[in-house]
Amino acid sequence: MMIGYIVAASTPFEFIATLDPEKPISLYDYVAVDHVEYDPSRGELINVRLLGQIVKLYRDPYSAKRDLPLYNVIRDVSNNILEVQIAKVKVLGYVEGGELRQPKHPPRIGTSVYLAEREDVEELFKVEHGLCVGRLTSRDLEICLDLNGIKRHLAIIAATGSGKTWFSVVLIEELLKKGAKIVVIDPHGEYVPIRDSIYRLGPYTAKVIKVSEHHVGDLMYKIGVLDSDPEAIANAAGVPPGAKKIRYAIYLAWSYAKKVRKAAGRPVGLSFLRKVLYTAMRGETALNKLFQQYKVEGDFPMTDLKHLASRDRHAVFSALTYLKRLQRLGVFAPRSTPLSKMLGDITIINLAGVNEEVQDYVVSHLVNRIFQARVRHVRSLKGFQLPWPVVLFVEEAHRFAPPKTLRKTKSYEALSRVASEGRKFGVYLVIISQRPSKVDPDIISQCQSQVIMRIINPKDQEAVRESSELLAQEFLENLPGLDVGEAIILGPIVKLPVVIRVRDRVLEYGGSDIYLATTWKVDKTADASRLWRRYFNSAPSPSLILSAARLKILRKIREGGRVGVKLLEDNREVDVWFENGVPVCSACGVGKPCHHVYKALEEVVEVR
Ligand SMILES: Nc1ncnc2c1ncn2[C@@H]1O[C@H](COP(=O)(O)OP(=O)(O)OP(=O)(O)O)[C@@H](O)[C@H]1O
Repeated sequence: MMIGYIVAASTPFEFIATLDPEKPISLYDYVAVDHVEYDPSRGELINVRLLGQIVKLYRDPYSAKRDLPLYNVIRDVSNNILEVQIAKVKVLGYVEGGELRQPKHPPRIGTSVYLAEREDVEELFKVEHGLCVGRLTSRDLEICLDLNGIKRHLAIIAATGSGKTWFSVVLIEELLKKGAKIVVIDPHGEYVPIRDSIYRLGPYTAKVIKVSEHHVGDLMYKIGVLDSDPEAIANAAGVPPGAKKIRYAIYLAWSYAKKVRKAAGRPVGLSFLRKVLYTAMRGETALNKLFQQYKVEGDFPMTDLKHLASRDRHAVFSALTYLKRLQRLGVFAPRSTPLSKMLGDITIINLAGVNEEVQDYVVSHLVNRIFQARVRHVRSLKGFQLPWPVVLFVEEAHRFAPPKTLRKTKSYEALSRVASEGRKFGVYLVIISQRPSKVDPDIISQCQSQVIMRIINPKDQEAVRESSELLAQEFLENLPGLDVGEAIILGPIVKLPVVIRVRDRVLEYGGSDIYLATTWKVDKTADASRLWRRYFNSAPSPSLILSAARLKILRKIREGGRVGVKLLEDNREVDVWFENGVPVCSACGVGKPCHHVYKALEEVVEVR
């Protein structure tokens, strides 16, 4: 379809076109122009079809355009004499021999501009092993990302509530379908519901590893006390950086424990460290007795511990208290949890419930172990090897990899090593953050592919601009105008910068917005009970209401004229339909007063 003409500023990279104001043309849509290009290999001029993308689109009053070249052409296009539609078009290139080539000559002024054919656009984005994450915003065409682009790391950046987690979950689905092994660093436990909905995607294994005993998880993440260092233990316990004597006490107890392990050959945990400090508090005789029990070589650290306990009992006592608190968390143990036990097709590290120091420590410990296990595999070294590459999703990356100048974290070291060397060893990063300006610029710039969603904060826009050479100024200007769920994708993961609407997901996650209208309508019980009575002529029993509370509502469903509710009970879905005054439960049958029906009634009660 012909939509206009090139009218100004034509270069091999971009041009200005006037488009028919009657035609509903979308920003980011693709256009084509006929063009003559010199082919040096053939030594002749060839006719090609040049493709471009509309990166800026606006309307002006016709009268304001008298100074534009080709005023008459504009008049031709603008049947509606009152206004003109002007587009800035970025030249993408022409396809020759299956490859996209850049023109060396500007297309001619006055050339007709067409809306690109569907096949031309499809050709632009054709990939093998595609990760199909959404459709173009400008037309109904599925867009698949190049799986191999993941090798050069990816950053997902967006203001809060713009759809980062949604996109990440869609990407996880696509990667799982390709057989990827995924580890998600999840500071708030947002990804935990993936485990219970994974069956919808296929026979994949999902494991949740928790760090706090009070949170959801299949297994606790444990760090061997002697696999870490005393400074890290003190940090994790919350000892203030300036509390030198308390830190020294922990250091001495840890050093002694290390010697004991060497001498006795058995693992020791925090209890042992506490035992050493407690004995030191009881006095020299008790300490001597302990030392005799475990015969270790050399005077260090016994003599130092004796001195400290006699001079600074208070420091030793405080160290004991800190270690007791740390022990309650349950993260430090005699032995680290083996990687082999933790990893499934997707492993979610649920960091909810512990302070930032512990989170930082766990992340650095885990990332280092994954990286080392891959190095061992690639180089055939001794020790635990990971036989397959891993994609590491890091949510809230600004917590773990802030700029070095701002704050030092342990996980920064681990992540920056993966960013620079991960590609060689098959550990690929997906960095997710709503504050790109608070993520170390070196790490962000190592993420050669980027998914950028709505960003409003100018500082963050600037950080995105600095880290992404590929992001054209026009795209940058349009960032605040993106809708929730829309994303600009650039880098090796996609042949050309593209703007998509992210597709629906199958897996659940826990960060969905809270719908205040429903959430504040806290007491649905009364309304649901009223409806229940109408169906069954009696009140619902408390045990039935409790059983219903365990069920999860997936969504309302409609079919023909009837309404229903899809529920999740453990791992199975149950549908409840309401028709002809009778509830029908797919699990319990027609007209049965079951807890599924009660839960469904709670959902269908109208908000008043
Ligand atoms: N592709 C999409 N299609 C439909 N709705 C979407 C899409 N992406 C996001 N949303 C809506 O936006 C809400 C917020 O999305 P999401 O939880 O992914 O945001 P976020 O950027 O991760 O926010 P936060 O930083 O607070 O975690 C979702 O609950 C959903 O309602």
